[in-house]
Amino acid sequence: MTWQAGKWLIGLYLASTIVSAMVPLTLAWVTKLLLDMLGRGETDVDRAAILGCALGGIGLLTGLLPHVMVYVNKETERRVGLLAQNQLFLTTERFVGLARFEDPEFLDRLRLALQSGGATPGAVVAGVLSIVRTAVMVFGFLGSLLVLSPWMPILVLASALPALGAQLWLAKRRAALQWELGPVERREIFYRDLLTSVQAAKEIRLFGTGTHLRTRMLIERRKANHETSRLDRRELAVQALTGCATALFAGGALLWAVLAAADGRISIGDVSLLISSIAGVQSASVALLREIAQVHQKLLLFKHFLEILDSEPDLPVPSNPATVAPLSQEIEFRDVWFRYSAEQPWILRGLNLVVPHGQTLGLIGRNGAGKSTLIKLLCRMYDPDRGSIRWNGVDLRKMEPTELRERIGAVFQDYMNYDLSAGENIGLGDLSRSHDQQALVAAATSAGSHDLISSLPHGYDTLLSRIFFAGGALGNTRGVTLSGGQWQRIALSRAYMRGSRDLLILDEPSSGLDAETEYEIHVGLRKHRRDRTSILISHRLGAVRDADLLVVLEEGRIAERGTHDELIALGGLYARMFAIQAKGYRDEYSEVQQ
Ligand SMILES: Nc1ncnc2c1ncn2[C@@H]1O[C@H](COP(=O)(O)OP(=O)(O)OP(=O)(O)O)[C@@H](O)[C@H]1O
Repeated sequence: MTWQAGKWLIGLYLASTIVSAMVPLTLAWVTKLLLDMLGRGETDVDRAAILGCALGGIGLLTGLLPHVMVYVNKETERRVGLLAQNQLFLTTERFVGLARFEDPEFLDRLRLALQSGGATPGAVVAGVLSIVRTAVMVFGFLGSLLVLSPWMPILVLASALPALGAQLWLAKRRAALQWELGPVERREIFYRDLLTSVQAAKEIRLFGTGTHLRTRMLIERRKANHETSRLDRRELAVQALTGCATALFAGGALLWAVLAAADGRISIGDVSLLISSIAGVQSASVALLREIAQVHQKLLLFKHFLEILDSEPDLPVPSNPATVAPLSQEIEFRDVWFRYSAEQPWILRGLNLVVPHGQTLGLIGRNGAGKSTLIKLLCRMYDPDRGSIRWNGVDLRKMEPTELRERIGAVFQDYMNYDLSAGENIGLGDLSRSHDQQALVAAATSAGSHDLISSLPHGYDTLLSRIFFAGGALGNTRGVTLSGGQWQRIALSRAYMRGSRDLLILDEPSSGLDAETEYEIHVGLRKHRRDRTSILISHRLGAVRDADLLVVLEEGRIAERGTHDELIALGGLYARMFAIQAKGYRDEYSEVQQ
Protein backbone atom coordinates (compact mmCIF):
# COMPACT_ATOMS: atom_id res chain seq x y z
CA MET A 1 0.00 0.00 0.00
CA THR A 2 2.86 2.32 0.90
CA TRP A 3 4.65 1.41 -2.31
CA GLN A 4 1.48 2.26 -4.21
CA ALA A 5 1.27 5.60 -2.42
CA GLY A 6 4.62 6.82 -3.77
CA LYS A 7 7.65 4.87 -4.92
CA TRP A 8 9.93 7.90 -5.05
CA LEU A 9 8.95 8.77 -1.49
CA ILE A 10 10.06 5.37 -0.28
CA GLY A 11 13.30 5.69 -2.26
CA LEU A 12 14.01 9.12 -0.78
CA TYR A 13 13.17 7.88 2.69
CA LEU A 14 15.41 4.86 2.33
CA ALA A 15 18.33 6.99 1.09
CA SER A 16 17.98 9.56 3.89
CA THR A 17 17.61 6.74 6.42
CA ILE A 18 20.90 5.13 5.40
CA VAL A 19 22.77 8.44 5.24
CA SER A 20 21.40 9.57 8.61
CA ALA A 21 22.41 6.20 10.10
CA MET A 22 26.01 6.80 9.02
CA VAL A 23 26.20 10.35 10.37
CA PRO A 24 26.83 9.79 14.13
CA LEU A 25 29.37 7.04 13.51
CA THR A 26 31.22 9.13 10.92
CA LEU A 27 31.19 12.04 13.35
CA ALA A 28 32.70 9.89 16.10
CA TRP A 29 35.48 8.65 13.79
CA VAL A 30 36.28 12.09 12.32
CA THR A 31 36.47 13.52 15.86
CA LYS A 32 38.79 10.67 16.93
CA LEU A 33 41.06 11.23 13.91
CA LEU A 34 41.16 14.97 14.57
CA LEU A 35 41.91 14.52 18.30
CA ASP A 36 44.61 11.93 17.58
CA MET A 37 46.16 14.28 15.02
CA LEU A 38 46.17 17.15 17.49
CA GLY A 39 47.45 14.81 20.25
CA ARG A 40 50.41 13.81 18.08
CA GLY A 41 51.09 17.50 17.38
CA GLU A 42 50.87 17.01 13.58
CA THR A 43 50.54 20.11 11.38
CA ASP A 44 49.22 18.61 8.15
CA VAL A 45 47.01 21.53 7.01
CA ASP A 46 45.42 19.63 4.08
CA ARG A 47 44.40 16.70 6.28
CA ALA A 48 43.05 19.08 8.93
CA ALA A 49 41.09 20.96 6.24
CA ILE A 50 39.58 17.70 4.91
CA LEU A 51 38.58 16.62 8.41
CA GLY A 52 37.17 20.12 9.09
CA CYS A 53 35.13 20.00 5.86
CA ALA A 54 33.92 16.52 6.77
CA LEU A 55 32.77 17.87 10.13
CA GLY A 56 30.96 20.75 8.36
CA GLY A 57 29.24 18.33 5.96
CA ILE A 58 28.19 16.11 8.85
CA GLY A 59 26.79 19.19 10.63
CA LEU A 60 24.82 20.14 7.52
CA LEU A 61 23.39 16.63 7.16
CA THR A 62 22.58 16.50 10.88
CA GLY A 63 20.60 19.71 10.54
CA LEU A 64 18.89 18.88 7.26
CA LEU A 65 18.11 15.16 7.24
CA PRO A 66 15.67 15.01 10.16
CA HIS A 67 13.46 17.65 8.49
CA VAL A 68 13.54 15.85 5.14
CA MET A 69 12.61 12.62 6.87
CA VAL A 70 9.75 14.20 8.82
CA TYR A 71 8.36 15.68 5.58
CA VAL A 72 8.67 12.41 3.65
CA ASN A 73 7.13 10.51 6.54
CA LYS A 74 4.14 12.85 6.79
CA GLU A 75 3.62 12.84 3.02
CA THR A 76 3.72 9.03 2.97
CA GLU A 77 1.22 8.85 5.85
CA ARG A 78 -1.14 11.28 4.08
CA ARG A 79 -1.05 9.31 0.83
CA VAL A 80 -1.32 5.91 2.47
CA GLY A 81 -4.09 7.24 4.72
CA LEU A 82 -6.13 8.19 1.67
CA LEU A 83 -5.59 4.80 0.04
CA ALA A 84 -6.40 2.91 3.24
CA GLN A 85 -9.54 4.96 3.92
CA ASN A 86 -10.72 4.33 0.38
CA GLN A 87 -10.09 0.58 0.69
CA LEU A 88 -11.86 0.39 4.04
CA PHE A 89 -14.95 2.22 2.82
CA LEU A 90 -14.97 0.23 -0.42
CA THR A 91 -15.08 -2.90 1.73
CA THR A 92 -17.86 -1.60 3.99
CA GLU A 93 -19.80 -0.66 0.84
CA ARG A 94 -19.56 -4.29 -0.21
CA PHE A 95 -21.41 -5.31 2.97
CA VAL A 96 -24.75 -5.03 1.28
CA GLY A 97 -26.81 -6.18 4.25
CA LEU A 98 -27.45 -4.56 7.62
CA ALA A 99 -26.39 -7.28 10.08
CA ARG A 100 -22.71 -6.23 10.23
CA PHE A 101 -23.67 -2.70 11.21
CA GLU A 102 -25.71 -4.05 14.12
CA ASP A 103 -22.88 -6.22 15.41
CA PRO A 104 -21.01 -4.54 18.32
CA GLU A 105 -17.85 -6.57 17.68
CA PHE A 106 -17.76 -5.50 14.05
CA LEU A 107 -18.29 -1.87 15.07
CA ASP A 108 -15.39 -2.10 17.56
CA ARG A 109 -13.18 -3.55 14.86
CA LEU A 110 -14.25 -0.92 12.35
CA ARG A 111 -13.36 1.85 14.79
CA LEU A 112 -9.88 0.42 15.35
CA ALA A 113 -9.47 -0.16 11.62
CA LEU A 114 -10.39 3.45 10.95
CA GLN A 115 -7.92 4.57 13.60
CA SER A 116 -5.07 2.32 12.56
CA GLY A 117 -5.67 1.73 8.85
CA GLY A 118 -4.82 5.21 7.66
CA ALA A 119 -1.67 5.79 9.60
CA THR A 120 -0.34 2.29 10.12
CA PRO A 121 1.15 1.25 6.74
CA GLY A 122 3.11 4.51 6.45
CA ALA A 123 4.06 4.41 10.12
CA VAL A 124 5.18 0.78 9.85
CA VAL A 125 7.37 1.56 6.84
CA ALA A 126 8.74 4.60 8.67
CA GLY A 127 9.22 2.43 11.76
CA VAL A 128 10.98 -0.35 9.84
CA LEU A 129 13.28 2.14 8.12
CA SER A 130 13.95 3.77 11.45
CA ILE A 131 14.77 0.32 12.87
CA VAL A 132 17.17 -0.22 9.96
CA ARG A 133 18.74 3.19 10.61
CA THR A 134 19.17 2.66 14.33
CA ALA A 135 20.36 -0.91 13.78
CA VAL A 136 23.04 0.38 11.37
CA MET A 137 24.04 2.94 14.02
CA VAL A 138 24.08 0.37 16.81
CA PHE A 139 26.17 -2.11 14.81
CA GLY A 140 28.52 0.65 13.62
CA PHE A 141 29.17 1.73 17.20
CA LEU A 142 29.44 -1.87 18.34
CA GLY A 143 32.11 -2.33 15.67
CA SER A 144 33.96 0.70 17.03
CA LEU A 145 33.74 -0.73 20.55
CA LEU A 146 35.07 -4.02 19.23
CA VAL A 147 38.19 -2.22 18.05
CA LEU A 148 38.73 -0.96 21.61
CA SER A 149 37.74 -4.07 23.56
CA PRO A 150 36.27 -7.40 22.37
CA TRP A 151 34.00 -7.98 25.37
CA MET A 152 32.35 -4.58 25.39
CA PRO A 153 29.94 -5.17 22.41
CA ILE A 154 28.92 -8.49 23.97
CA LEU A 155 28.08 -6.77 27.25
CA VAL A 156 26.12 -4.05 25.46
CA LEU A 157 24.06 -6.59 23.51
CA ALA A 158 23.40 -8.73 26.60
CA SER A 159 22.23 -5.70 28.57
CA ALA A 160 19.70 -4.80 25.84
CA LEU A 161 17.96 -8.20 25.62
CA PRO A 162 15.73 -7.98 28.76
CA ALA A 163 14.65 -4.48 27.72
CA LEU A 164 13.65 -5.78 24.27
CA GLY A 165 11.55 -8.56 25.83
CA ALA A 166 9.84 -6.08 28.16
CA GLN A 167 9.10 -3.62 25.33
CA LEU A 168 7.55 -6.34 23.16
CA TRP A 169 5.36 -7.50 26.03
CA LEU A 170 4.25 -3.93 26.65
CA ALA A 171 3.45 -3.45 22.95
CA LYS A 172 1.29 -6.57 22.96
CA ARG A 173 -0.52 -5.38 26.10
CA ARG A 174 -1.12 -1.97 24.55
CA ALA A 175 -2.65 -3.46 21.41
CA ALA A 176 -4.81 -5.82 23.50
CA LEU A 177 -5.89 -2.94 25.72
CA GLN A 178 -7.02 -0.89 22.73
CA TRP A 179 -9.23 -3.80 21.69
CA GLU A 180 -10.55 -4.34 25.23
CA LEU A 181 -11.34 -0.65 25.59
CA GLY A 182 -13.20 -0.55 22.27
CA PRO A 183 -16.72 -0.85 23.76
CA VAL A 184 -15.86 1.60 26.56
CA GLU A 185 -14.57 4.20 24.13
CA ARG A 186 -17.48 3.70 21.74
CA ARG A 187 -19.90 4.33 24.60
CA GLU A 188 -17.96 7.44 25.54
CA ILE A 189 -18.17 8.63 21.93
CA PHE A 190 -21.91 7.88 21.98
CA TYR A 191 -22.46 10.14 25.03
CA ARG A 192 -20.12 12.78 23.61
CA ASP A 193 -22.02 12.86 20.30
CA LEU A 194 -25.33 13.06 22.15
CA LEU A 195 -24.11 16.00 24.19
CA THR A 196 -23.00 17.88 21.08
CA SER A 197 -25.64 16.90 18.53
CA VAL A 198 -28.37 19.26 17.51
CA GLN A 199 -30.89 16.38 17.29
CA ALA A 200 -30.45 15.48 20.95
CA ALA A 201 -30.07 19.03 22.28
CA LYS A 202 -33.83 19.62 22.62
CA GLU A 203 -34.63 16.53 24.70
CA ILE A 204 -31.49 16.86 26.78
CA ARG A 205 -32.51 20.37 27.76
CA LEU A 206 -36.19 19.53 28.19
CA PHE A 207 -35.58 16.51 30.40
CA GLY A 208 -32.50 18.02 32.04
CA THR A 209 -30.42 14.97 31.23
CA GLY A 210 -27.21 16.86 30.39
CA THR A 211 -25.50 16.28 33.75
CA HIS A 212 -26.56 12.64 33.82
CA LEU A 213 -25.18 11.99 30.32
CA ARG A 214 -22.01 13.95 31.04
CA THR A 215 -21.45 11.89 34.19
CA ARG A 216 -21.89 8.69 32.21
CA MET A 217 -19.46 9.92 29.57
CA LEU A 218 -16.89 10.71 32.27
CA ILE A 219 -17.38 7.29 33.89
CA GLU A 220 -16.44 5.67 30.58
CA ARG A 221 -13.47 8.02 30.15
CA ARG A 222 -12.28 7.26 33.70
CA LYS A 223 -12.54 3.52 33.05
CA ALA A 224 -10.36 3.93 29.94
CA ASN A 225 -7.96 6.27 31.73
CA HIS A 226 -7.63 3.88 34.67
CA GLU A 227 -6.55 1.03 32.42
CA THR A 228 -4.19 3.08 30.27
CA SER A 229 -2.50 4.74 33.23
CA ARG A 230 -1.97 1.30 34.83
CA LEU A 231 -0.13 0.25 31.71
CA ASP A 232 1.79 3.54 31.60
CA ARG A 233 2.98 2.90 35.17
CA ARG A 234 4.25 -0.54 34.17
CA GLU A 235 6.05 1.02 31.24
CA LEU A 236 7.58 3.62 33.55
CA ALA A 237 8.85 0.88 35.86
CA VAL A 238 10.40 -1.01 32.94
CA GLN A 239 12.01 2.16 31.63
CA ALA A 240 13.37 3.09 35.07
CA LEU A 241 14.94 -0.34 35.47
CA THR A 242 16.51 -0.37 32.01
CA GLY A 243 17.64 3.26 32.52
CA CYS A 244 19.48 2.30 35.75
CA ALA A 245 21.16 -0.65 34.03
CA THR A 246 22.25 1.59 31.16
CA ALA A 247 23.70 4.26 33.50
CA LEU A 248 25.62 1.62 35.48
CA PHE A 249 27.02 0.12 32.34
CA ALA A 250 28.07 3.53 30.92
CA GLY A 251 29.74 4.48 34.24
CA GLY A 252 31.70 1.22 34.36
CA ALA A 253 32.84 1.55 30.75
CA LEU A 254 33.95 5.14 31.27
CA LEU A 255 35.96 4.17 34.35
CA TRP A 256 37.67 1.41 32.40
CA ALA A 257 38.50 3.85 29.56
CA VAL A 258 40.00 6.46 31.89
CA LEU A 259 42.14 3.81 33.62
CA ALA A 260 43.23 2.36 30.27
CA ALA A 261 44.16 5.81 28.94
CA ALA A 262 46.12 6.55 32.15
CA ASP A 263 48.05 3.28 31.58
CA GLY A 264 48.68 4.36 28.00
CA ARG A 265 46.83 1.33 26.60
CA ILE A 266 44.47 3.58 24.58
CA SER A 267 44.78 7.11 23.16
CA ILE A 268 42.76 10.27 24.01
CA GLY A 269 41.05 9.85 20.65
CA ASP A 270 40.10 6.29 21.66
CA VAL A 271 38.55 7.63 24.88
CA SER A 272 36.53 10.12 22.82
CA LEU A 273 35.51 7.31 20.41
CA LEU A 274 34.50 5.09 23.34
CA ILE A 275 32.42 7.83 24.98
CA SER A 276 30.66 8.61 21.65
CA SER A 277 30.17 4.91 20.93
CA ILE A 278 28.70 4.05 24.34
CA ALA A 279 26.38 7.10 24.20
CA GLY A 280 25.53 6.29 20.57
CA VAL A 281 24.81 2.62 21.24
CA GLN A 282 22.70 3.41 24.28
CA SER A 283 20.58 6.14 22.75
CA ALA A 284 20.24 4.19 19.49
CA SER A 285 19.27 0.99 21.27
CA VAL A 286 16.64 2.82 23.35
CA ALA A 287 15.25 4.22 20.07
CA LEU A 288 15.58 0.80 18.43
CA LEU A 289 13.64 -0.95 21.19
CA ARG A 290 10.96 1.72 21.17
CA GLU A 291 10.61 1.48 17.38
CA ILE A 292 10.45 -2.32 17.43
CA ALA A 293 7.77 -2.20 20.12
CA GLN A 294 5.78 0.48 18.29
CA VAL A 295 5.91 -1.33 14.96
CA HIS A 296 4.88 -4.53 16.73
CA GLN A 297 1.91 -2.76 18.37
CA LYS A 298 0.89 -1.08 15.10
CA LEU A 299 0.98 -4.38 13.27
CA LEU A 300 -1.17 -5.97 15.96
CA LEU A 301 -3.74 -3.19 15.50
CA PHE A 302 -3.43 -3.27 11.72
CA LYS A 303 -4.72 -6.83 11.97
CA HIS A 304 -8.19 -5.34 12.51
CA PHE A 305 -7.91 -3.34 9.30
CA LEU A 306 -6.87 -6.45 7.37
CA GLU A 307 -9.59 -8.54 9.00
CA ILE A 308 -12.21 -6.10 7.75
CA LEU A 309 -10.71 -6.10 4.26
CA ASP A 310 -10.67 -9.92 4.30
CA SER A 311 -14.18 -10.34 5.72
CA GLU A 312 -16.56 -12.58 3.90
CA PRO A 313 -19.54 -10.84 2.27
CA ASP A 314 -22.40 -10.53 4.76
CA LEU A 315 -24.97 -11.79 2.26
CA PRO A 316 -23.66 -14.57 0.06
CA VAL A 317 -24.18 -14.02 -3.65
CA PRO A 318 -23.65 -16.89 -6.10
CA SER A 319 -20.77 -16.51 -8.55
CA ASN A 320 -23.34 -16.41 -11.36
CA PRO A 321 -26.19 -14.35 -9.89
CA ALA A 322 -29.59 -14.48 -11.52
CA THR A 323 -30.49 -11.32 -13.45
CA VAL A 324 -33.28 -9.42 -11.76
CA ALA A 325 -35.97 -9.26 -14.42
CA PRO A 326 -38.71 -6.60 -14.30
CA LEU A 327 -41.45 -7.74 -11.97
CA SER A 328 -44.01 -9.29 -14.28
CA GLN A 329 -45.49 -12.10 -12.19
CA GLU A 330 -45.45 -11.85 -8.43
CA ILE A 331 -43.50 -11.53 -5.21
CA GLU A 332 -43.88 -14.54 -2.99
CA PHE A 333 -42.95 -15.14 0.65
CA ARG A 334 -42.76 -18.91 1.03
CA ASP A 335 -42.72 -20.21 4.61
CA VAL A 336 -40.42 -17.37 5.72
CA TRP A 337 -38.87 -17.63 9.18
CA PHE A 338 -36.59 -14.89 10.43
CA ARG A 339 -34.91 -13.68 13.61
CA TYR A 340 -32.23 -11.02 13.95
CA SER A 341 -29.82 -13.42 15.66
CA ALA A 342 -29.82 -16.91 17.14
CA GLU A 343 -30.27 -15.49 20.68
CA GLN A 344 -33.28 -13.37 19.72
CA PRO A 345 -36.91 -14.46 19.27
CA TRP A 346 -38.44 -15.30 15.92
CA ILE A 347 -39.85 -12.18 14.29
CA LEU A 348 -41.43 -13.83 11.24
CA ARG A 349 -42.83 -17.31 11.77
CA GLY A 350 -43.65 -19.28 8.65
CA LEU A 351 -45.01 -16.41 6.60
CA ASN A 352 -46.74 -17.30 3.31
CA LEU A 353 -47.82 -14.40 1.14
CA VAL A 354 -48.18 -13.59 -2.55
CA VAL A 355 -48.23 -10.06 -3.97
CA PRO A 356 -49.21 -10.26 -7.65
CA HIS A 357 -47.68 -7.81 -10.12
CA GLY A 358 -49.61 -4.55 -10.40
CA GLN A 359 -51.38 -4.90 -7.06
CA THR A 360 -51.14 -3.01 -3.81
CA LEU A 361 -50.58 -4.78 -0.53
CA GLY A 362 -51.54 -2.98 2.67
CA LEU A 363 -49.66 -4.27 5.74
CA ILE A 364 -51.24 -3.66 9.10
CA GLY A 365 -50.46 -4.81 12.59
CA ARG A 366 -49.63 -3.78 16.11
CA ASN A 367 -46.24 -2.28 17.02
CA GLY A 368 -43.52 -4.90 16.76
CA ALA A 369 -45.64 -7.29 14.66
CA GLY A 370 -42.84 -7.57 12.08
CA LYS A 371 -44.05 -5.29 9.26
CA SER A 372 -40.82 -3.32 8.73
CA THR A 373 -38.81 -6.52 9.12
CA LEU A 374 -40.76 -8.08 6.25
CA ILE A 375 -39.92 -5.07 4.08
CA LYS A 376 -36.23 -5.21 5.00
CA LEU A 377 -36.16 -8.88 3.99
CA LEU A 378 -37.82 -8.03 0.70
CA CYS A 379 -35.05 -5.48 -0.01
CA ARG A 380 -32.56 -8.24 0.94
CA MET A 381 -31.07 -6.34 3.85
CA TYR A 382 -31.11 -9.76 5.57
CA ASP A 383 -31.77 -13.30 4.33
CA PRO A 384 -34.53 -15.42 5.88
CA ASP A 385 -33.35 -18.16 8.25
CA ARG A 386 -35.79 -20.58 6.67
CA GLY A 387 -38.02 -20.45 3.62
CA SER A 388 -37.54 -18.07 0.71
CA ILE A 389 -38.68 -14.84 -0.87
CA ARG A 390 -39.18 -15.04 -4.60
CA TRP A 391 -39.23 -12.34 -7.27
CA ASN A 392 -40.94 -13.70 -10.40
CA GLY A 393 -40.36 -17.14 -8.87
CA VAL A 394 -36.58 -16.61 -8.38
CA ASP A 395 -35.18 -16.79 -4.84
CA LEU A 396 -33.71 -13.42 -3.78
CA ARG A 397 -30.65 -15.30 -2.48
CA LYS A 398 -29.72 -15.98 -6.10
CA MET A 399 -29.67 -12.27 -6.90
CA GLU A 400 -27.19 -9.49 -6.46
CA PRO A 401 -28.83 -7.28 -3.77
CA THR A 402 -27.77 -4.03 -5.44
CA GLU A 403 -29.39 -5.14 -8.69
CA LEU A 404 -32.58 -6.10 -6.86
CA ARG A 405 -32.68 -2.72 -5.12
CA GLU A 406 -32.39 -1.00 -8.49
CA ARG A 407 -35.94 -2.23 -9.08
CA ILE A 408 -37.31 -0.91 -5.79
CA GLY A 409 -38.28 2.55 -4.58
CA ALA A 410 -38.85 2.85 -0.84
CA VAL A 411 -39.38 5.17 2.09
CA PHE A 412 -38.53 3.58 5.41
CA GLN A 413 -40.07 4.55 8.70
CA ASP A 414 -36.68 5.85 9.85
CA TYR A 415 -35.88 7.71 6.64
CA MET A 416 -32.83 9.95 6.42
CA ASN A 417 -32.66 13.73 6.49
CA TYR A 418 -29.49 14.74 4.64
CA ASP A 419 -27.74 18.01 5.42
CA LEU A 420 -27.71 18.79 1.70
CA SER A 421 -29.74 21.02 -0.61
CA ALA A 422 -33.43 20.23 -1.23
CA GLY A 423 -32.58 19.15 -4.80
CA GLU A 424 -29.77 16.88 -3.62
CA ASN A 425 -32.02 15.37 -0.94
CA ILE A 426 -34.44 14.32 -3.67
CA GLY A 427 -31.80 13.51 -6.30
CA LEU A 428 -30.20 10.89 -4.05
CA GLY A 429 -33.21 8.72 -4.93
CA ASP A 430 -31.78 8.24 -8.41
CA LEU A 431 -28.24 9.49 -8.90
CA SER A 432 -28.42 8.96 -12.66
CA ARG A 433 -31.07 11.72 -12.83
CA SER A 434 -30.00 13.83 -9.88
CA HIS A 435 -29.20 16.82 -12.16
CA ASP A 436 -32.37 16.47 -14.17
CA GLN A 437 -34.40 19.43 -12.90
CA GLN A 438 -37.58 18.18 -14.55
CA ALA A 439 -37.30 14.82 -12.82
CA LEU A 440 -36.71 16.53 -9.46
CA VAL A 441 -39.74 18.78 -9.93
CA ALA A 442 -41.92 15.86 -11.06
CA ALA A 443 -40.94 13.78 -7.99
CA ALA A 444 -41.47 16.73 -5.65
CA THR A 445 -44.85 17.51 -7.21
CA SER A 446 -46.04 13.92 -6.77
CA ALA A 447 -45.03 13.98 -3.11
CA GLY A 448 -46.58 17.41 -2.50
CA SER A 449 -43.28 19.15 -1.77
CA HIS A 450 -42.80 21.27 -4.92
CA ASP A 451 -44.67 24.32 -3.58
CA LEU A 452 -42.79 24.05 -0.30
CA ILE A 453 -39.40 23.90 -2.07
CA SER A 454 -40.32 26.72 -4.45
CA SER A 455 -41.06 28.95 -1.47
CA LEU A 456 -37.56 28.37 0.01
CA PRO A 457 -35.05 31.23 -0.45
CA HIS A 458 -33.03 29.44 -3.14
CA GLY A 459 -35.61 26.93 -4.31
CA TYR A 460 -34.11 23.51 -5.00
CA ASP A 461 -30.63 24.86 -4.17
CA THR A 462 -31.62 25.77 -0.62
CA LEU A 463 -29.50 23.96 1.94
CA LEU A 464 -31.61 21.95 4.39
CA SER A 465 -29.31 22.03 7.39
CA ARG A 466 -28.84 23.56 10.77
CA ILE A 467 -25.20 22.61 11.06
CA PHE A 468 -23.57 23.80 7.82
CA PHE A 469 -23.32 26.96 5.78
CA ALA A 470 -24.38 26.60 2.16
CA GLY A 471 -20.86 27.21 0.78
CA GLY A 472 -20.09 27.52 -2.96
CA ALA A 473 -21.83 30.42 -4.70
CA LEU A 474 -24.16 30.86 -1.71
CA GLY A 475 -21.18 31.40 0.62
CA ASN A 476 -21.98 31.68 4.31
CA THR A 477 -25.74 31.53 3.82
CA ARG A 478 -27.44 29.63 6.60
CA GLY A 479 -29.48 26.54 5.79
CA VAL A 480 -33.22 26.20 6.29
CA THR A 481 -34.79 23.99 8.96
CA LEU A 482 -37.81 21.98 7.87
CA SER A 483 -40.56 20.58 10.05
CA GLY A 484 -40.99 16.84 10.58
CA GLY A 485 -43.85 16.56 8.07
CA GLN A 486 -41.96 18.67 5.53
CA TRP A 487 -38.96 16.36 5.82
CA GLN A 488 -41.29 13.43 5.33
CA ARG A 489 -42.51 14.94 2.07
CA ILE A 490 -38.89 15.36 0.93
CA ALA A 491 -38.24 11.68 1.75
CA LEU A 492 -41.34 10.71 -0.20
CA SER A 493 -40.12 12.82 -3.15
CA ARG A 494 -36.86 10.87 -3.01
CA ALA A 495 -38.82 7.63 -3.32
CA TYR A 496 -40.76 9.08 -6.24
CA MET A 497 -37.47 9.70 -8.03
CA ARG A 498 -37.52 5.93 -8.34
CA GLY A 499 -41.22 6.02 -9.14
CA SER A 500 -40.87 4.11 -12.39
CA ARG A 501 -39.32 1.15 -10.55
CA ASP A 502 -41.16 -2.13 -10.35
CA LEU A 503 -41.98 -2.01 -6.68
CA LEU A 504 -42.78 0.95 -4.44
CA ILE A 505 -42.58 0.40 -0.69
CA LEU A 506 -43.86 3.01 1.70
CA ASP A 507 -43.46 2.34 5.43
CA GLU A 508 -45.59 4.88 7.29
CA PRO A 509 -45.32 7.52 4.54
CA SER A 510 -47.82 9.91 6.07
CA SER A 511 -47.40 9.61 9.83
CA GLY A 512 -46.21 13.22 10.18
CA LEU A 513 -48.40 14.86 7.58
CA ASP A 514 -51.29 17.23 8.17
CA ALA A 515 -54.69 15.92 7.13
CA GLU A 516 -54.93 17.95 3.94
CA THR A 517 -51.44 17.04 2.72
CA GLU A 518 -52.05 13.42 3.64
CA TYR A 519 -55.20 13.41 1.57
CA GLU A 520 -53.43 15.00 -1.42
CA ILE A 521 -50.58 12.54 -1.15
CA HIS A 522 -52.90 9.58 -1.00
CA VAL A 523 -54.77 10.77 -4.07
CA GLY A 524 -51.38 11.11 -5.81
CA LEU A 525 -50.31 7.70 -4.54
CA ARG A 526 -53.46 6.03 -5.79
CA LYS A 527 -52.81 7.45 -9.26
CA HIS A 528 -49.18 6.42 -9.07
CA ARG A 529 -49.99 2.91 -7.90
CA ARG A 530 -52.25 2.15 -10.79
CA ASP A 531 -50.76 -0.82 -12.65
CA ARG A 532 -47.72 -0.79 -10.36
CA THR A 533 -46.86 -3.09 -7.52
CA SER A 534 -46.68 -1.42 -4.16
CA ILE A 535 -46.58 -2.24 -0.48
CA LEU A 536 -47.94 0.19 2.00
CA ILE A 537 -47.57 0.07 5.76
CA SER A 538 -49.64 2.38 7.85
CA HIS A 539 -51.28 2.57 11.24
CA ARG A 540 -53.78 4.98 9.72
CA LEU A 541 -56.16 2.44 8.28
CA GLY A 542 -57.88 5.03 6.11
CA ALA A 543 -54.63 5.29 4.16
CA VAL A 544 -54.52 1.60 3.23
CA ARG A 545 -58.17 0.62 3.09
CA ASP A 546 -58.35 0.69 -0.71
CA ALA A 547 -55.35 -1.64 -1.18
CA ASP A 548 -56.03 -4.72 -3.31
CA LEU A 549 -55.02 -6.95 -0.46
CA LEU A 550 -54.84 -6.18 3.25
CA VAL A 551 -52.73 -8.36 5.51
CA VAL A 552 -52.82 -8.16 9.29
CA LEU A 553 -49.59 -9.35 10.94
CA GLU A 554 -49.68 -10.65 14.51
CA GLU A 555 -46.43 -11.77 16.16
CA GLY A 556 -44.82 -12.61 12.84
CA ARG A 557 -47.78 -14.55 11.46
CA ILE A 558 -50.58 -13.56 9.14
CA ALA A 559 -53.64 -13.23 11.33
CA GLU A 560 -56.05 -11.96 8.69
CA ARG A 561 -56.04 -11.29 4.96
CA GLY A 562 -58.56 -9.94 2.45
CA THR A 563 -59.98 -6.70 1.11
CA HIS A 564 -61.24 -3.97 3.42
CA ASP A 565 -64.84 -5.14 3.09
CA GLU A 566 -63.91 -8.78 3.69
CA LEU A 567 -61.92 -7.93 6.83
CA ILE A 568 -64.69 -5.71 8.18
CA ALA A 569 -67.12 -8.56 7.58
CA LEU A 570 -64.71 -10.94 9.36
CA GLY A 571 -65.00 -8.82 12.52
CA GLY A 572 -61.43 -9.55 13.66
CA LEU A 573 -58.48 -7.35 14.66
CA TYR A 574 -58.67 -5.18 11.53
CA ALA A 575 -62.37 -4.53 12.02
CA ARG A 576 -61.76 -3.65 15.69
CA MET A 577 -58.86 -1.31 14.89
CA PHE A 578 -60.82 0.33 12.08
CA ALA A 579 -63.85 0.81 14.33
CA ILE A 580 -61.72 2.40 17.07
CA GLN A 581 -60.10 4.83 14.60
CA ALA A 582 -63.42 5.66 12.90
CA LYS A 583 -65.11 6.21 16.28
CA GLY A 584 -62.33 8.58 17.32
CA TYR A 585 -62.84 10.66 14.19
CA ARG A 586 -66.66 10.55 14.54
CA ASP A 587 -66.55 11.59 18.22
CA GLU A 588 -64.18 14.45 17.52
CA TYR A 589 -66.28 15.54 14.57
CA SER A 590 -69.52 15.57 16.60
CA GLU A 591 -67.76 17.51 19.40
CA VAL A 592 -66.76 20.12 16.83
CA GLN A 593 -70.35 20.25 15.48
CA GLN A 594 -71.88 20.85 18.93
N1 LIG B 1 -32.29 -4.59 13.87
C1 LIG B 1 -32.97 -5.29 14.78
N2 LIG B 1 -32.32 -6.12 15.62
C2 LIG B 1 -33.00 -6.83 16.52
N3 LIG B 1 -34.33 -6.79 16.69
C3 LIG B 1 -35.03 -5.97 15.88
C4 LIG B 1 -34.38 -5.17 14.89
N4 LIG B 1 -35.34 -4.47 14.25
C5 LIG B 1 -36.51 -4.80 14.80
N5 LIG B 1 -36.33 -5.71 15.77
C6 LIG B 1 -37.38 -6.36 16.56
O1 LIG B 1 -38.24 -7.01 15.66
C7 LIG B 1 -39.59 -6.87 16.06
C8 LIG B 1 -40.42 -6.40 14.88
O2 LIG B 1 -39.99 -5.11 14.54
P1 LIG B 1 -40.56 -4.36 13.27
O3 LIG B 1 -39.85 -3.07 13.17
O4 LIG B 1 -40.54 -5.27 12.11
O5 LIG B 1 -42.07 -4.14 13.73
P2 LIG B 1 -43.24 -3.28 13.05
O6 LIG B 1 -44.38 -4.20 12.87
O7 LIG B 1 -42.74 -2.57 11.86
O8 LIG B 1 -43.53 -2.28 14.25
P3 LIG B 1 -44.03 -0.76 14.21
O9 LIG B 1 -45.46 -0.76 13.87
O10 LIG B 1 -43.80 -0.33 15.61
O11 LIG B 1 -43.18 -0.04 13.23
C9 LIG B 1 -39.59 -5.93 17.24
O12 LIG B 1 -39.80 -6.70 18.40
C10 LIG B 1 -38.22 -5.32 17.27
O13 LIG B 1 -37.75 -5.17 18.58
